[in-house]
Amino acid sequence: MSEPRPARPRVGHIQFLNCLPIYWGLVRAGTLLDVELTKDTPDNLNDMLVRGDLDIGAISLVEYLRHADDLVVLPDIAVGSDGPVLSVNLVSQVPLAELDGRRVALGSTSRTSVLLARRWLEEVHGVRPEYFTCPPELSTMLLEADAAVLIGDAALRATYEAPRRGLAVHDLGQAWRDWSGLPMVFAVWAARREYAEEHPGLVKDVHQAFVSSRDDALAHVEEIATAASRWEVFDPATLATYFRTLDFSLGARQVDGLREFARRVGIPVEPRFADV
Ligand SMILES: C=C(O[C@@H]1C=C(C(=O)O)C=C[C@H]1O)C(=O)O
Repeated sequence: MSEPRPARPRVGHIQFLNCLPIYWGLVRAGTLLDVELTKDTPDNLNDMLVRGDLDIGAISLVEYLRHADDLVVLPDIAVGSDGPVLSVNLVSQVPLAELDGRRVALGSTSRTSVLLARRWLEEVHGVRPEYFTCPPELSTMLLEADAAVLIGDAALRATYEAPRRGLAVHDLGQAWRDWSGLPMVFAVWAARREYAEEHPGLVKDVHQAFVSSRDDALAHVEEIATAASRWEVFDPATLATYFRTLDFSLGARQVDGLREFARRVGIPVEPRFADV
């Protein structure tokens, strides 16, 4: 028998197409064997990381900001956009100026985008709708609301299908860029602070795995898009465009965008980064 081994890091992965390129890279590198991966929607992953049921994972930006004392951000990698994102939308049956006092449905898987939508409607369009949270299913949402906020695969579908149904699709990545002049960071990767202090080497390894995986995936977008189109409703060209539209970087401009979002939503946190 050998020495007792350290437990594998418990890592959260967003189970949307937006993070498929990163998953593909992890599979290809064989790195998945070194982590205990939990795939789920952002709302569930947020709660698990905050509760300490995960050590490292993707987290909605606003949930990171709310729990910044307990977390450290992994540098260089994020889920964002510098302009349109295609998969974070406000879909409306009426002109936005008419939404005052009307019902707007917020998809339950999102924390950052639903807050962005609320601020944008209030401050740019001068309307204060009545909000309610519900499962992210567009047709059901619009039975009870005049507009809906969606993220992930449901939002990507809406980008292509909703205009055919006479609905207006407002891309919230573009909305943020027009409003702030900056890229939007929807989610970051973070580690629990105590875990990063106790296991700096493991955090460094996981970070390296994600960054290499992202880089590898971006060099093979067509291949990933073709493979994914076999089981997704989107064709390879649509998926390739989507993967290239997303901004997986976290450079100086993205961090400026992150800080500006934090300021505008009233949680002006200065991000603390993991030492990797
Ligand atoms: C770009 C996206 O960003 C997402 C938006 C999130 C949020 O609004 O809380 C969380 C994680 C990301 O998946 C997307 O969902 O497509």
